[in-house]
Amino acid sequence: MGLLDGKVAIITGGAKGMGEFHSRKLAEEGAKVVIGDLDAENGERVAKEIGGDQAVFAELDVTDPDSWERVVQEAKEAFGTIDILVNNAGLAGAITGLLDIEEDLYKKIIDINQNGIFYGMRAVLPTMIEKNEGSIINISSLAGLRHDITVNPAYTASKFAIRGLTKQAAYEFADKNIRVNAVLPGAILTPMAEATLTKEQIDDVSQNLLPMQRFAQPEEVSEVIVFLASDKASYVSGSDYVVDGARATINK
Ligand SMILES: NC(=O)C1=CN([C@@H]2O[C@H](COP(=O)(O)OP(=O)(O)OC[C@H]3O[C@@H](n4cnc5c(N)ncnc54)[C@H](O)[C@@H]3O)[C@@H](O)[C@H]2O)C=CC1
Ligand SMILES: CC(=O)C(C)=O
Repeated sequence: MGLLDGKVAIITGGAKGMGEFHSRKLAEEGAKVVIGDLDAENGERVAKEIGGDQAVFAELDVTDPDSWERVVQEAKEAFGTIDILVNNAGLAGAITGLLDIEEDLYKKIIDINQNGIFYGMRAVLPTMIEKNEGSIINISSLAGLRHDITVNPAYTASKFAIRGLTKQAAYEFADKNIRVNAVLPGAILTPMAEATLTKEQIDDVSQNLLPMQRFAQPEEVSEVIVFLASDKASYVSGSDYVVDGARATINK
């Protein structure tokens, strides 16, 4: 018996990084998973490795409402319904200050990280409202809780906004038995972290900023996603789940 037997989940950004691990872990717990991502090559690979009857890849651009409609349709055709949405796709961009960030990059990060979650919730909510059940998990960041020196202003703004959108949706749909929570990871070793920081910076951050003196492995976040997606979290909604190895206890 898995914690998610009989449930159907869409995981955005599921082709690599944390999303890949969330997809694998949700499937391990019995969910049928729809891996939504721009990256078809890795998405198809992950779906194939999970196994044809339990996972499908669906090409998704989270910034495009039409793309969302197609993915919702594909999920229903493949598995009949949608119970869980993990809004995980994100873009970090280089570390810059307020005066340095290119306006186009600022808008792109907001579009993917913040607007993508808005479009995603709007796409799946009608199905969840109809069945009077659902769990939505929006991936924010420790950078959505307080300033973080390893990111840029667009990333910070988008990750704060995700927590606001989460609380709005949690309140609005609580009486429809739809739970909406935010997860705020700290430093997690994924392609995003490796694209933003050099090996030396990763070592330096580990030693000087992280109380556990290490980045987390993506699976350590997946465990929290499984809990929030499952019926074990039946009274948990509108919350921020910080998964940061105690980093937020210090202000640096
Ligand atoms: N790695 C870290 O230390 C932390 C990451 N996060 C958040 O966790 C989430 C996952 O991060 P990582 O796995 O590190 O990132 P990643 O860069 O390793 O993977 C992101 C995935 O999202 C996909 N994606 C990007 N834009 C997309 C779009 N428009 N439509 C569909 N898919 C798109 C990419 O193709 C990729 O598969 C992100 O929201 C990120 O902001 C939060 C805190 C810390
Ligand atoms: C990339 C990211 O979200 C952090 C906090 O490092």
